Amino acid sequence: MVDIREVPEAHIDRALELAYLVFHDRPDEEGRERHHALLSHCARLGAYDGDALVGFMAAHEFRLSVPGADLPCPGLTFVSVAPTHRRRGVLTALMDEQLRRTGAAGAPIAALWASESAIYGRFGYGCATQGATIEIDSTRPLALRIEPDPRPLRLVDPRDALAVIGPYHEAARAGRAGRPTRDAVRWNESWLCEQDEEDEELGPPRIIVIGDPGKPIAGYVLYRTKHEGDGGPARSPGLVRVDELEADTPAVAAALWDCLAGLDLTGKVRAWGRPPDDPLLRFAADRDQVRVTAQFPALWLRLVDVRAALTRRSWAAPVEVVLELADVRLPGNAGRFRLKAGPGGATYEPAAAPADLELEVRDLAACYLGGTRVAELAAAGLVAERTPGAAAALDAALSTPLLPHTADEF
Ligand SMILES: CC(=O)SCCNC(=O)CCNC(=O)[C@H](O)C(C)(C)COP(=O)(O)OP(=O)(O)OC[C@H]1O[C@@H](n2cnc3c(N)ncnc32)[C@H](O)[C@@H]1OP(=O)(O)O
Repeated sequence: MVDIREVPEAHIDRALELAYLVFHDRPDEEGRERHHALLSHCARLGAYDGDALVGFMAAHEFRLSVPGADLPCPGLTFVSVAPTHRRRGVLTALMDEQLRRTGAAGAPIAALWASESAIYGRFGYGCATQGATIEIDSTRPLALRIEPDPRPLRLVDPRDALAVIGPYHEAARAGRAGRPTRDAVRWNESWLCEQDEEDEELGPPRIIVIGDPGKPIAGYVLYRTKHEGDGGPARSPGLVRVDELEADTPAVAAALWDCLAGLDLTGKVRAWGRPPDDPLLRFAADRDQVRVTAQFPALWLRLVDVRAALTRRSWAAPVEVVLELADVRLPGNAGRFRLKAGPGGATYEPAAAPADLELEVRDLAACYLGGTRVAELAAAGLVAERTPGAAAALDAALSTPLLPHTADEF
């Protein structure tokens, strides 16, 4: 029987060894130091078999943008169970303790990125945001249907970048749900790190901002480049990998994409984690030149305290529905509740009336940020619609002008 308890600072190296074992990873010294610094800033839970650490889980102390609010939201990461102890309930024990602690700390939601989609639904997590990989064929100029913003572009030294783009990013989080806070450790550990963790051929981070001198910036892009091919021909088809692009307006975004597509000695721009409704996909004049090459599950969300989660977000339209909610891991959330919500706020109270909609907590989580439609889940047989029109009414209330989006893979 394993014992679940906090992992002290002194055991972080052991936790990292376990993580490298299960993720088949072998980072260099610098990578280890970065991971060590990261974990020392996280809450840490371990599963101990006697003295041996056989299971581990860390949690960032994030806040997450949700419609109309910003909620405390632990971000689970480094989930690892030793091969000698797999499929014996170690993860389940860690998750139960994590959910208990999240609730006790007053965080209404929790989030993670899943290594495999099959793992977390059983713990009440639903996939709440999707990422899209967009590729631009930049062997020719980017064809646009709108005029790019003419303001000047400026390169920023990565060492100064946090001061310039950090506040912009923090303000932009409210523009879409699903975006976690990013502290200096997170910025430096991945986004601004000299060496990309996944692809050692990529160069250092490059940051270009746009805006009039002396005025606040109107947007930025963070990207890395690499040579592709054998490097023989004078103009090799190099790759521009875009990690983040934020803009005040479509014209600003157009200027930044245009700049990326125009980088000399490159032939392709690949933005790996864009929102599926990226304006680029609309203002590109030639959709054969700008293509979505992949779509993938991004942020998985858990409604730990359903009442708090529902009453603390904003609502786009009035709705009154009785929900019959199933939650096997947190029975306090289970039962029949009347949700009365609208632009003025929401209440969520136990109800005796028959349910309009019956659903599992993981499916409510998938819909919570407005990225999945309840009607779609009803059509798939996952939500039972007992009152015709109830799913559409709830969707109208949950909807957001822009889709939720999470580029922070943690
Ligand atoms: C947020 C993140 O960090 S995501 C990273 C997750 N970690 C990894 O992928 C690293 C490699 N894998 C591991 O370390 C482990 O296999 C884990 C953490 C995925 C699972 O840990 P375990 O202790 O084996 O899980 P546990 O025994 O509690 O399983 C609970 C249930 O989930 C199922 N399950 C666990 N892992 C998986 C999986 N990868 N795919 C499908 N089902 C799974 C089990 O079969 C079990 O089902 P049951 O209740 O019907 O019997």
